[in-house]
Amino acid sequence: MMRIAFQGTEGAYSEEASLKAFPGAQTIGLPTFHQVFSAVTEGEVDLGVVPVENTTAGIINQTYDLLLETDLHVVGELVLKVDHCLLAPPGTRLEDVRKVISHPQGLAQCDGFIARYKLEAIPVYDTAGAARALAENPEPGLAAIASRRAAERYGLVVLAQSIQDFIGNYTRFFVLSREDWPRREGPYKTSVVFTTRHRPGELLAALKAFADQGINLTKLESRPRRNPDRPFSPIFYADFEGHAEDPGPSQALLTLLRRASFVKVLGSYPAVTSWGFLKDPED
Ligand SMILES: O=C(O)C(=O)C[C@]1(C(=O)O)C=C[C@@H](O)C=C1
Repeated sequence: MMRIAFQGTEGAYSEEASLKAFPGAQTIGLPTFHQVFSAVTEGEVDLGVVPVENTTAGIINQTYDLLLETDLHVVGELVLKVDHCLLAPPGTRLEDVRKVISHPQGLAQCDGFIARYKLEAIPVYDTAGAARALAENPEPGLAAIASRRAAERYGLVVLAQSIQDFIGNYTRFFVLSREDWPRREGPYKTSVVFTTRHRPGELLAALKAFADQGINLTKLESRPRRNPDRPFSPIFYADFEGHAEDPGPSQALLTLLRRASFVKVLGSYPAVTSWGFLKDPED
């Protein structure tokens, strides 16, 4: 049986994404992203599933930083529609709620709702963990933001549903593996990390390497590099359409390698081509 590690507690969105992509897998919730990355690295599990970005709240910084520090391969991407609910112990009324606990991403994705109801937002380490903690230690006026699945698992009621700021709230996840996977049929995407020299036009030249090959970039993210000698020098994360071994991408990567001061291919993986993929059946 395939073993998949995710960050969080049973009922987390990361677990839901894992099970939709790998039905029947054994999912193992771990408290931190560090532990997920090291469980895959040490061979304690076959795969890790970690969130990378969300359409409402943006990137998950820690995932990006760990991708740089470890040698795992990105072998897949998953997209899950994240539909947040306000959960509370049975008998609670919406107007009684004063404080809300959830994962920082869950809180960020429901910022408008939290402001409208003047709730105090308290971050905890995952959405389902918030639901479980609330069920175990109910407190008057306290609610959690998590999925309907988490409500069912921990015996809470749904006071409000689809409370995220945007209905089109999707989270994208990476599937991490120790070994690269053989290539399959269909369109691919590739994720790379690179840094450029500190000279005018270097980022432009790096991006031109892709443009010259007619390659479509689907993402460009900049993070501060953890370099004590050059604080705030950026490191770039790019995704593009195609497999790193295709003629166009391999030529672009070669050009990038010649110009950039550092290049790392995180992986090539089958692209999720429709945002409907992994949607809830009732949508
Ligand atoms: O807390 C969870 O349920 C998670 O799976 C984590 C996480 C995240 O880190 O982005 C995953 C999906 C949602 O965007 C909210 C939270």
